[in-house]
Amino acid sequence: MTVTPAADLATRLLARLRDVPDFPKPGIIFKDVTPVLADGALFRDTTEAMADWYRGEGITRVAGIESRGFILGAPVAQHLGVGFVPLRKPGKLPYDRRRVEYALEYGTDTLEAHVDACPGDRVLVVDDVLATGGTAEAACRLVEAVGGMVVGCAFLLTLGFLDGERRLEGRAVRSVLRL
Ligand SMILES: O=P(O)(O)OC[C@H]1O[C@H](OP(=O)(O)OP(=O)(O)O)[C@H](O)[C@@H]1O
Ligand SMILES: Nc1ncnc2[nH]cnc12
Repeated sequence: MTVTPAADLATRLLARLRDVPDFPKPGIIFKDVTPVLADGALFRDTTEAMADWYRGEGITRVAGIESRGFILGAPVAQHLGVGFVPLRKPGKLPYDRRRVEYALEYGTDTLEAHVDACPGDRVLVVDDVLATGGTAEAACRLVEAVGGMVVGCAFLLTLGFLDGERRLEGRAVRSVLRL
C-alpha cells in the first residue's frame, strides 16, 4: 500500500470527510465523502491524483464499484483518457452478466459486470473506501472473470484498522488517505 506524498491533499480531505456514527448499523462509524464531492477543486484534485499514480501503466479501462466508485471512477477514467465500466449491485445491468458474492463490514453483497465489460483490458479498479477489502477483492475477481487484467486499485480512503490491504496483497493498491 502506498499513500500519496501530497500531504496537503490528505489534509484537505481530512478537513472535509464527515464521520456519521451508527450508519448504516449501530457501531459503524460511516466515513461520508459527500462533502468532498461537493468541493469542486478538491473533487478534481483527488481524482487527478488517483489517475496520476497509474499514468504510464498502460491502463485501458477504469472499473468503478457501485455506487461511490462510479462518482470517482468516471473522472479518473476521463483524466486517463480511457473508458469506464460499472461494477454493479445485482439486477441493474441489462445485458449478459457474471456475478461474484462477498462479505461486507456490515452484511453481504453481490457485484455484477457485463460479460463483455473489459476483454483483454488493463484495468484500474476505483472505489471511495477500502474497509475490510471484501468489495474490492470481489471487484478484482469479477474483472478477471470477464477477461480483464487488474493493474491496480485506487481509493480515496483506506480504513487501516479493518485490514483490507491484506485481502488485496500482491496487487498495486494506492490510497490518497489512510486512517
Ligand atoms: O472494504 P469493504 O468492507 O468491502 O467496504 C467498502 C465498500 O463499502 C462501501 O460501499 P457500500 O456497500 O456502502 O455501497 P454504496 O457505495 O453503494 O453505498 C464503500 O463504498 C465500498 O464500496
Ligand atoms: N465505515 C465505513 N465508512 C464508509 N464506507 C464504508 N464501507 C465500509 N465501511 C465503511
